[in-house]
Amino acid sequence: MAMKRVAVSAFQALSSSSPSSSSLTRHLHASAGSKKIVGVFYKANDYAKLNPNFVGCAEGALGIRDWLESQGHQYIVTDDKEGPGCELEKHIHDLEVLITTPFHPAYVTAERIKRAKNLKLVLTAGIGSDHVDLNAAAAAGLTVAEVTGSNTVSVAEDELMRILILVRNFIPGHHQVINGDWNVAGIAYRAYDLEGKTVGTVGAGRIGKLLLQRLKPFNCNLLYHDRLKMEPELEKEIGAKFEEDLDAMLPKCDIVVINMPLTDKTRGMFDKEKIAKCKKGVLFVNNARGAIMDTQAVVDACSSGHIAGNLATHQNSIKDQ
Ligand SMILES: NC(=O)C1=CN([C@@H]2O[C@H](COP(=O)(O)OP(=O)(O)OC[C@H]3O[C@@H](n4cnc5c(N)ncnc54)[C@H](O)[C@@H]3O)[C@@H](O)[C@H]2O)C=CC1
Repeated sequence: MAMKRVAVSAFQALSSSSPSSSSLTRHLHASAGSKKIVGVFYKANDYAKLNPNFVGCAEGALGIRDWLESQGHQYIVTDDKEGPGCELEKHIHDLEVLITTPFHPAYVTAERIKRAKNLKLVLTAGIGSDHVDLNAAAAAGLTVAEVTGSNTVSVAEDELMRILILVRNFIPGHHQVINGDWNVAGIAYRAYDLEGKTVGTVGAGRIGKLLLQRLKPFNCNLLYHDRLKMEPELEKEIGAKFEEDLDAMLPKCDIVVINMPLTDKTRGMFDKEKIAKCKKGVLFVNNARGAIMDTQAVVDACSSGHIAGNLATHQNSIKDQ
């Protein structure tokens, strides 16, 4: 339900913004009355029936259909978003608002923006707008918005879980149990305690900070690299040390966690050279976007053992990974 609340409030805030707020923006109030809103979400099929609060799918439609329709808007929801004959394409010429998620993104390319003459707002029901050509959107005066903070706790918890899974060498042990094997040495030779390990997050915004807070009781050495240094009191409370120079932080880390957005600057940032600066046997957790890491460089480093473990979120479609 948190997602439903944030989506509604984000839409309300944006749709009531003053037409004079920016001369560049294609204003939501430029035409009176009903707006055509298209939502693109993945299909959940039978899973949609299992939980009425599971609204982030096409069937749940973010739980905002009744509210939008009561306000006089037209709300079309589909999962069909690729190819010239897809459902999304049928509405590109006259949609005014497009809502989508990073898990099943409707790609908003320069070419689509050109054809979407009425489009004013591209809303991500989640965090990260790398599925939008931001330069083209800015040039067209579109508002691109995301629901900041909507799932930060989920991601921080997930990252903590992945760190423990890698450090404790959990997955091979799990497979042994499933296969009915019992080979303690095969797991123990590289299962460690998190205590005393050095964990560095690349990006310490909302998610990065929550992760650092959750790691504190594990008595790790906590480092962070970001464009911005935290306020001294917060840094002290979290117990993390700022590393201005990423290349200086990487060789100190047993575990590197990626918590920054995918942008032109960060795409492919972890290439062969960057990974080579890490300790041999480093563990990587990347819950941000797969494309921040150079896939081939990761594969090579995993094969050589330079990276001992890599758990990445593949939330975008294959095209982004
Ligand atoms: N796996 C998942 O389900 C989710 C993944 N995400 C990803 O996590 C990212 C971070 O989310 P939040 O923490 O909420 O965002 P945020 O905006 O609060 O924090 C991002 C941080 O990255 C820093 N940063 C940006 N570019 C940088 C650079 N080149 N070098 C160093 N630091 C840089 C910023 O200064 C900021 O502190 C999102 O952009 C999204 O891609 C977010 C939510 C869910």
